[in-house]
Amino acid sequence: MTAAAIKVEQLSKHYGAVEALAGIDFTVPRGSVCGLLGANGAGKTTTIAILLGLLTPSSGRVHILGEDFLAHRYRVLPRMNFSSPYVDLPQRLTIEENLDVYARLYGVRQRRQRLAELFESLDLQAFRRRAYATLSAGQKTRVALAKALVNEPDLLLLDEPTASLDPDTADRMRRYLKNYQAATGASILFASHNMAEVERICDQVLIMRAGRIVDRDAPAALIARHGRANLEEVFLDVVRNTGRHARSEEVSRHE
Ligand SMILES: Nc1ncnc2c1ncn2[C@@H]1O[C@H](COP(=O)(O)OP(=O)(O)OP(=O)(O)O)[C@@H](O)[C@H]1O
Repeated sequence: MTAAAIKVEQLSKHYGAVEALAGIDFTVPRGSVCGLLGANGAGKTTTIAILLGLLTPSSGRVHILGEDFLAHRYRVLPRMNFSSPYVDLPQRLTIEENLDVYARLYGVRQRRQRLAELFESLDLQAFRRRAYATLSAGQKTRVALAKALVNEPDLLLLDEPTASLDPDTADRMRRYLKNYQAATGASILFASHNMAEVERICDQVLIMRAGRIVDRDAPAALIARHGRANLEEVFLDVVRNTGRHARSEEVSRHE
């Protein structure tokens, strides 16, 4: 049996007195797209930072692509990549130089060809010789996505990948990601506040509240179970703990 892309068990993280993650469990099957939702401060960025090895959890187990990630992260990091609005690229380098540096770091073969593909598909041709610092927020987001795809990762972790994009560009980036996932069989976990986007491209959704996963399912199943018209309404019910299924799954599970 193929190991899951991500398997997290009893993961907790405290920042001093703040309990950011209270022992969460979840699995992202290989070849699937999983959305991580939650109000501000729910624990999404903390979860992604742990899955990237940027933060050490207080306790718990993490397996990524079949490896014990907390013990052997360097075995899988080359097969992963990410984009996050909290991580900037070197400002003075051009887009081409930036992507070339990352391609070398990941040991990408045929770098020129890979970069040319990314410039073309993410519509970055016009900016390739511009310094990163001179780009608009949305243009930087596209470069961050190109950087995240440079090594053709098996697992992609995306924190708000379309937050600063106009609707047309966001739609094109979503299509690109979905096509990439379908063509390569990669797995994607992404945090987003854009419910329509999550509804459209995710196979599974995890909804967090105050460091816990309080509901999870396929978007259509969540919408049906909550008797709502769309995921945004489900989200509001779940984070406010209102609506038809007000009790969280954590509560029900312990009864
Ligand atoms: N370095 C830190 N020191 C102390 N508390 C922190 C730190 N980083 C995060 N927290 C707290 O941990 C909790 C989870 O934060 P996290 O950034 O993971 O939330 P999030 O779901 O990504 O929120 P957002 O949607 O606002 O990005 C919050 O209560 C936050 O205030």
